[in-house]
Amino acid sequence: MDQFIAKLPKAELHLHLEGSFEPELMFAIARRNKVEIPYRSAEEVRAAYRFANLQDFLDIYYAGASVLLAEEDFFDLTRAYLKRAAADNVRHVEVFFDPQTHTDRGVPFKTVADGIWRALCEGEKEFGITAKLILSFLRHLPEESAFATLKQAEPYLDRFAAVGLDSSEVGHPPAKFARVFAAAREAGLKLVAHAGEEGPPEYVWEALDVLKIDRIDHGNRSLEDPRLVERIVKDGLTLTVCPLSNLKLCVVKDLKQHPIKRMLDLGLRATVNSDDPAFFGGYVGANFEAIAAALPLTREDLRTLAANSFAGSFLSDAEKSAHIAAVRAAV
Ligand code: HPA
Ligand SMILES: [Zn+2]
Repeated sequence: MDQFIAKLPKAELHLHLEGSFEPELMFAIARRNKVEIPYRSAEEVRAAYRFANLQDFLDIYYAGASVLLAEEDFFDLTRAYLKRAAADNVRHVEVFFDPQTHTDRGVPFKTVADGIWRALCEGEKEFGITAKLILSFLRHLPEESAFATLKQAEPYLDRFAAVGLDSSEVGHPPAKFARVFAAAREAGLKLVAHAGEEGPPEYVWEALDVLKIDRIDHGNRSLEDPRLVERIVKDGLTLTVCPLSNLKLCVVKDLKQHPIKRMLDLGLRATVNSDDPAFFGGYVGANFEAIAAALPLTREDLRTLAANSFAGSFLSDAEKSAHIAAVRAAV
C-alpha cells in the first residue's frame, strides 16, 4: 500500500459484516455446516461478482450469508474482518449487521449477536481496534419486522451504538421506518440510514427530517440539491462514502467522476469506507488508494478524510481528539 495512506490511522464507519464474507471463508463454513453452495471454487464465486445495480449485488450477498448458522460462524466472520482491517491501520470500526437476514432463516438473534460481540471484544485486545455495533433494518421488509427485531435486541441494547437502514433503497423511502426509528432513539440509540445511494435527494431530506438521523450512509445524490448540501454542512453531519462500492454498483461510471473530492470542497464531512469489501474488491486502504489514483486529492485532503472518520464516529469527544491528533502526527 502507498506508504502515506498506510501510515494514516483510520476509522471505518460503513462496513457490513456480511459483506466482508470472503469466498474462502464462505467455503470453509459451508463445509463445516454441510451446506451446499452453487459454486466449485472461490475463483468461481468471485467471477460471479459482476453487478449492474444494488439489487444484483443484494441477491448474491443474501445468498452468501445463508451459510452462516452457528455462533462460531459469526465469530469467524467478524474476526476475519478485524484482522484484515488492522492490516490497513484501522483503529476504530462501527460495523453493521443485518439481523433479519439470519433470524428470517431461523437463526436465533442471540446466536448472531453473541458471535459478533465475542469477536469484537477479543478483537479489541488482539488487534487494538475499538468497535461499535450498528443493528441495521432491512428496508425491503415491512416496518413491523423491524419492530420485531428491535424487540429481540432489547436484552442486548448495551451492545448496540445505533440502528441503521439498508438493502433495496428505491421504493422503500426512509419515512416507511419513522416509528421504529423514533422507538430506537427513545431506547437511547443513535440513528444512521443509507440514503442517496440510488435513491433521490428527497430520500436524504426524509432521513434527516423524518428519521432525524445522526449520520448519512452514502449520501452521494445529495449533491444534486444545493439546499440539501447547505443543510448537511450546517448540521455538521458525516457522510460515509464508499468509492469502490459506488464503482461496482454503477453509482458512478468511473472513479474519475467520483464526487468525494467535490464533497470535501463543498465543506461536507466525507469519510472513506469499504461497505462490502469481499464483494467490491477492496478494504478501506484500497478505497483510499483508488480515489487517490483517480482524483486530484492532496495529502491534506487524505489527512482530512482520515480525521473525518474519527470526527464522524460515535466515540466520545476526548477519544475523537486523541485519534485526530494521531492522524496529524502520523504523516
Ligand atoms: O451498499 C449497500 N446499500 C444497501 N444495502 C446494503 N447492504 C449491504 N451493502 C449495502
Ligand atoms: Zn452499505
